[in-house]
Amino acid sequence: MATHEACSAARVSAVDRFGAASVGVQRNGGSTLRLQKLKRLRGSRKGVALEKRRAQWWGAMACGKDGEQDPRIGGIAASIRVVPDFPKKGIMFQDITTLLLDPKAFKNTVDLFVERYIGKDVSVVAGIEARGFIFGPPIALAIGAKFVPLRKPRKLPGEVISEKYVLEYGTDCLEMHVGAVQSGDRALVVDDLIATGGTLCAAMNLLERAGAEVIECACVIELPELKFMIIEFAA
Ligand SMILES: O=P(O)(O)OC[C@H]1O[C@H](OP(=O)(O)OP(=O)(O)O)[C@H](O)[C@@H]1O
Ligand SMILES: Nc1ncnc2[nH]cnc12
Repeated sequence: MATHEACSAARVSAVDRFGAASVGVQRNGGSTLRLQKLKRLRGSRKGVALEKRRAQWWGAMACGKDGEQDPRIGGIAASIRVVPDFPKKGIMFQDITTLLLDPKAFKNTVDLFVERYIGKDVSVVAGIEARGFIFGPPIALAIGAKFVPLRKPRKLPGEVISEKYVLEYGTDCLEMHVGAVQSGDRALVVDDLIATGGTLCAAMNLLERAGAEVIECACVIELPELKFMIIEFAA
């Protein structure tokens, strides 16, 4: 199992290696669903100023040719409840259970991802426990990919590989069954939310260690105010 330090370095290198993308509701006071691409970080990981690293990230609105935002986005954003001070003081918890109570918003969310990934030769959708297990399977079924659960420690019965990572409110670890993913698999990582990006990077590391190529990471919600945290780990 990776140490905390090794894990931080590994996840930075994972972001370094490819442009992870999320389609998400941006939760910085606005409610735009956007396509966010975490651009390849160029140059040395050490000694690069925080602002320079931040400038290397870019976001593109999930919009049509005419620049219009997808009309489904507002409804999806409105269906997500924000709970202050959960699970501890200072955290604005993005609660997707209210999205799940709204069949139209839930379907629109899945459809947006399916429209993006259908025909892209994705062979595996890897869902992150717990909320990636809600959005991942319907996307996998619709695009004809296998679904692989990335689970919290000691939940999987078979032989596993593990990656530790740092959270907004603690540390955690993801595990994947050995053999679930093969060399040559083209993987999409699915979760509900990206905050620091630590969870996604741990997922990417697991998949890449198993020989898969991670095509993109798809999340419903983006917390841009926390993005800098991963850059701090990178410095
Ligand atoms: O970008 P990050 O800072 O890594 O945070 C994002 C992760 O945090 C949440 O899960 P959480 O760890 O709370 O687990 P849960 O879904 O099992 O409650 C969320 O569902 C993401 O998986
Ligand atoms: N603010 C937040 N809301 C919901 N899930 C989270 N995971 C990490 N930060 C979160």
